[in-house]
Amino acid sequence: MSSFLEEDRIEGLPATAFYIADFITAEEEQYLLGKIATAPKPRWKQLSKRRLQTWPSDLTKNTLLEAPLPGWLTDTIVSRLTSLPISTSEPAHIFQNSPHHAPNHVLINEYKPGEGIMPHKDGTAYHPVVCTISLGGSLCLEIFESNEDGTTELKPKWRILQEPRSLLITTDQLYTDYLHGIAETTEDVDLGPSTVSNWKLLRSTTEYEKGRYDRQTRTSLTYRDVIKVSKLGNKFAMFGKR
Ligand SMILES: O=C(O)CCC(=O)C(=O)O
Ligand SMILES: [Fe+2]
Repeated sequence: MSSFLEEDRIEGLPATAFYIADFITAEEEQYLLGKIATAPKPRWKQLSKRRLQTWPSDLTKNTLLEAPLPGWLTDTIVSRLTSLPISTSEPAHIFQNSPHHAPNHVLINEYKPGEGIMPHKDGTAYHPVVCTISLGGSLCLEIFESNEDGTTELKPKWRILQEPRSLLITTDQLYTDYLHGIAETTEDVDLGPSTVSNWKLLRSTTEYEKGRYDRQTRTSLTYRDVIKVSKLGNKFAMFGKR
């Protein structure tokens, strides 16, 4: 891993994205997949094109009910995230200016071949820093521009290929002004140095020599800092009951 995030910045994209191919080890990947697989069944929310787990819980009115993240999601990973300086001129880490100086929320999304997520923005509940760790399989995250009338361009402007065990960090205008999504396809095609923004930063391109690959099940861990956190004592105020 590089000593500074800046060395892993994805060029040619709006500000700002970083891609670290080998953020976790194969052992850590297997450990995390095992923990996700053995989570109690009601933890999963099944949507039509993916399923997800939310840790420590869903947000209510953009607010997180204060609770710690489980150790298996934070151990080594959060300290690794917060010990990476951005650059020599900016020695701060990526969560230094976030309200809690570390992620307090993790979304786990699982995509089988053919599944995906519609282009969207992540909204105002989170500090605009998103750290996504990929497990199991590769896929492309697509970045879309919005038109002046607020509609989204139909074709993605850029693609980021996320390999298993990689970390993708998106922030700044990429968070606030652009949309991201994952195509509902069983294969990603037309892959190469001119069509994949992070091609130079990939661990290996040999798998994509034919310019395509078949999707496998891919699980992502999305670490973010929820801005508003309420203590248990404020629960009634939060739910507007009394
Ligand atoms: O799975 C991913 O990499 C993207 C997930 C995502 O965009 C979201 O849950 O908001
Ligand atoms: Fe998102």
